[in-house]
Amino acid sequence: MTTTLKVENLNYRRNLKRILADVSLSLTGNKIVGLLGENGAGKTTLMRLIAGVAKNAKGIISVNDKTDLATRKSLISYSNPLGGMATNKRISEVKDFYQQVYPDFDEQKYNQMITFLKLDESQRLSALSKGTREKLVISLTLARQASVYLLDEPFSGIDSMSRKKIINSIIQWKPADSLMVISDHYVSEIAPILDEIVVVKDNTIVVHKAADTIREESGQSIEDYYESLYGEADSND
Ligand SMILES: Nc1ncnc2c1ncn2[C@@H]1O[C@H](COP(=O)(O)OP(=O)(O)OP(=O)(O)O)[C@@H](O)[C@H]1O
Repeated sequence: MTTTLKVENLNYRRNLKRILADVSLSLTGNKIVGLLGENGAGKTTLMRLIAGVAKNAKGIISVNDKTDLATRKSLISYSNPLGGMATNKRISEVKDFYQQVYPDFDEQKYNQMITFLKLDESQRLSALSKGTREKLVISLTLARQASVYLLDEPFSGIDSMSRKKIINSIIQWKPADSLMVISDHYVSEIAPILDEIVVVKDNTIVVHKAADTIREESGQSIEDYYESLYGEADSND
């Protein structure tokens, strides 16, 4: 089944501050989508709302036309940063927890990923470096056989060699027909695997285009095009 993720007129405030305003987005098919935007633009908030981790927004969020939270959560694998996990837990125990909670958890795939990423299952969370922790989050998130993957800055603490290795492998790990949304500040590194680009700016989505369309229409790389969105704004100030 072709996956469809729809966000319709999403509005979200926290402590009287407007964080997302009239956000609408429709993503369909077997794609990898880059969610770009400067610090504080609202990328994490948008992913948390779609994943159902953050609540109380106005608007409609649906996956395959299903809007109820339980169904959405069962269809979406979100790179939750393990905040609720006790730090004395070993990687193997975190894996056990995921396996119990998510019926779609594929242990074989998880094992392949932790071998590829050289994770030691006996290590406790408290002993993990930032990058190793992120590798664990990527493994846990992609081990689920979900319809939608939301990866929020998955590579920020990971060394550049491992980052390239992961980015080059992500297409193999992504199940056919699933949608993957990746937010990242290393635009040039992820650009080669992106099918579409979504840019969040000034509390809303200002661009949603196919990566190839951007390259053809603007004659620019994705990174240069993205940076030009900010350059133009500055010159208008
Ligand atoms: N709990 C909160 N209470 C109040 N404001 C919040 C809260 N969480 C986020 N914000 C604000 O919402 C805005 C969007 O934050 P968000 O973390 O979604 O941005 P982001 O695009 O993911 O940024 P980054 O690239 O730095 O991760 C920011 O201005 C932030 O200060």
